[in-house]
Amino acid sequence: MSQPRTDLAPGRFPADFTWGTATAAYQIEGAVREDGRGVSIWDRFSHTPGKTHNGDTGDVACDHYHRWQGDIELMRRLHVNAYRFSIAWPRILPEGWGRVNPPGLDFYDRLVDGLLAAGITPWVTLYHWDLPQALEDRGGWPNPDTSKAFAEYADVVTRRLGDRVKHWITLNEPWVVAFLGYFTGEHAPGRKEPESYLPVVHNLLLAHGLAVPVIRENSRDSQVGITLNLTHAYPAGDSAEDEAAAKRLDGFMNRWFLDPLFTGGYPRDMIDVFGSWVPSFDESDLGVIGAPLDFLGVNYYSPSFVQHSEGNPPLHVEQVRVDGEYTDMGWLVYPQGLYDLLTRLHRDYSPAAIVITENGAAYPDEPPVEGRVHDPKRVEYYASHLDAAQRAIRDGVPLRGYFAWSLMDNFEWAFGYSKRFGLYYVDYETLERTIKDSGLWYSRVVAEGQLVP
Ligand SMILES: OC[C@@H]1[C@@H](O)[C@H](O)[C@@H](O)c2[nH]c(CCc3ccccc3)c[n+]21
Repeated sequence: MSQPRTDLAPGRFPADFTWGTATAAYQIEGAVREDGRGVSIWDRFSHTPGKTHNGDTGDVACDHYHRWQGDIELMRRLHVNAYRFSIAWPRILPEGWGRVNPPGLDFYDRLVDGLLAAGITPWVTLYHWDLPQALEDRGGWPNPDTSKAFAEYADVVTRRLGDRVKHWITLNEPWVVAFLGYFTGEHAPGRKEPESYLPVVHNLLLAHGLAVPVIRENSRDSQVGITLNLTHAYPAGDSAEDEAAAKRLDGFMNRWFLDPLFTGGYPRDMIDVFGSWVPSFDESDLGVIGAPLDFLGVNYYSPSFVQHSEGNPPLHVEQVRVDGEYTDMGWLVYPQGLYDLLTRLHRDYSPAAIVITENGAAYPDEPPVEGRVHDPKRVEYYASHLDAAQRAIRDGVPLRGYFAWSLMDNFEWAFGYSKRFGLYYVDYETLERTIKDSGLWYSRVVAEGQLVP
């Protein structure tokens, strides 16, 4: 059981803390038709008129595919000791399964060696939303065959990289993949099939569980985890009704994933709320899904304040906009939500370790002037959330690392290039990267292992 770290002075982090930045393949790589890469659902979706802001696509993005060596230099300037990135499944298996594309594996092989040579530990996300279109054409995540295809993909990648990559994240945010991809249709593949939502969640969790033993077999002594977007739910008022609404939102966003992963089954109260939507499945699936993990990856940006609603079945929950600062995404800045989330996870699920795999903020940054980008609100966002994380460590949460989202401005999914999250500013005309004040500040925090003014 993790012990309180009262030895840590305020603002100081453990000496062995993992400090990183994070990105994802489709958001930064570009080169979408290079070296045998297959089509992904995000290629198809972003090229579909009306789906993304301004019709933006990831065709070029930050051209990281050709600029990866310079981008490693950007990381070195930040003094980070880790870098979280995702592998594009369509580069490895252009049809999603079967035929392997060697140049795709070679790219990540070079990237991993470059990171290691720079003293930066690679943390690899196997799936960050870019499903091969060929698998979507065969049903996509509603089809349980996709779960098996994911395990095969994990086998190909970890056989090649498993000797040097020792930190693996199977999936990034199954809730987003399922709810935005198959319920609301805001994300690829853009399907609006409410009845597909829970089967997709189940098949994603099954894909995760099938991949864990494969990764452990091919990458000995590695740390394996999953990344969830967890939304701490607060009742907007102090009525029993609002308390119950917050519990239902917590069940929908958080416990529907945490329970099968850490406690052996889906939450009973939510099975009753979801009713006939809950898919039938073999009980043996739960044993696969519940494969022990070395860490839980947490993406935190903002909490939710909710009240009871007579409408919005079956959750009967309504989000409430509270006073406060909001980012360019319209997300409330609320660092206490990170502290409350971390302490709750430690109390209710006691994962072996927790890693913040994403935290950051979008603000409408101005282009560089004399080589500088002043982003004081982003500095304040990071400072206040790192303070919350440090308080959680002091109070005994086994928080082992933190990855700032993101290394550089990039393709922000349906928002295209209109939202900037980077520690580096990207000029999309020239693709020049310029460090922002937040990047300069973060590099000092990492170098000193503590918060700095
Ligand atoms: O929106 C910023 C980042 C994305 O760029 C990452 O790819 C993705 O992992 C990620 N997740 C979240 C929080 C969950 C969320 C995602 C998309 C839309 C709404 C909420 C924020 N972000």
